[in-house]
Amino acid sequence: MLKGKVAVVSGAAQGLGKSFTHILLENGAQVAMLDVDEAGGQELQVQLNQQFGLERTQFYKADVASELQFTDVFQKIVSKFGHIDIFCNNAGIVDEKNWEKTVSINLSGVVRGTYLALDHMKKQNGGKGGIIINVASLAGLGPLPSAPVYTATKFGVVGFTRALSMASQASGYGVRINALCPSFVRTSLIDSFNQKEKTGNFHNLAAITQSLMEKFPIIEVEQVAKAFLHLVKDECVDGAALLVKNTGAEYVIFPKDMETTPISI
Ligand SMILES: NC(=O)C1=CN([C@@H]2O[C@H](COP(=O)(O)OP(=O)(O)OC[C@H]3O[C@@H](n4cnc5c(N)ncnc54)[C@H](O)[C@@H]3O)[C@@H](O)[C@H]2O)C=CC1
Ligand SMILES: CCCCCC(=O)/C=C/[C@H]1[C@H](O)CC(=O)[C@@H]1CCCCCCC(=O)O
Repeated sequence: MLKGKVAVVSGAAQGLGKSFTHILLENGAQVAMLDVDEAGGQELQVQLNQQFGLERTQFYKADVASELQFTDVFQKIVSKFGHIDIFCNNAGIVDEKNWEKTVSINLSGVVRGTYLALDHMKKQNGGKGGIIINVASLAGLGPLPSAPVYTATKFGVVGFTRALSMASQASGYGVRINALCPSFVRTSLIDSFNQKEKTGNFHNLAAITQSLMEKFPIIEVEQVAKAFLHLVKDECVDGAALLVKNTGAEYVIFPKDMETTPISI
């Protein structure tokens, strides 16, 4: 049970963020939902208040790409709930045309959110410790050819999470940091892979993406939410990447030594 725990989920108005919010509420936590979609977020808050009771959920409008907005909303959340135990950097987009926006949201937004949460949670600052979960992707473990920038941001999230987890352990912060790496999930995001305005130069590769979706069949948000909950609850897991596919969830074993082929120079 997560009774007494306070969670923050970015990109919570729909898709995976909505399902993470739901499973956290079902397990007793209070959840601050953050999203740029004000109408969707407000509507979801009304619905969740009816289902779980008032004061369990609060929606905040903020763009994770904006230092000002994210910091401001973070302070508001701490003022309302008193503390934060669980922080999920979930907001993300696919936009290969406007690739700088993709980097700002998918990678800079994750770094920003993680540092805000870490500063608040770490024991050195009087915090109680906690857990940060960064939503990466299977595309953070292997390249998705139709979305090179999306792939880069997700590799970045996995690398950032692993390095920061080691830094947190070495510094005694008491904060666990893990990455969640789902394969294709049935949300509106995967429609982006078919849209020319999102895939830009790589629209011609839509058929490759389609065949990859056959190789990695689309899974449902509820399955990813169960894996998410596992990461929240398992206090032994730190610095991990949890892959979620149609066949189940598995921790990635990263090689200790890189495999290389020598060349003569
Ligand atoms: N759907 C999929 O196949 C997979 C998704 N993911 C990742 O999961 C995360 C969630 O994606 P989905 O739920 O599928 O997408 P979605 O498009 O259904 O939901 C994303 C949510 O993030 C919000 N958002 C977008 N930009 C934002 C910003 N700048 N600030 C705050 N909120 C913002 C949107 O308004 C939306 O509510 C993303 O990081 C995505 O890369 C990872 C693997 C697979
Ligand atoms: C140790 C397990 C690593 C598994 C990595 C893997 O299987 C990667 C596969 C990619 C392959 O290189 C070609 C692909 O397209 C795979 C990535 C598929 C990305 C799904 C992205 C879903 C999303 O974020 O929307």
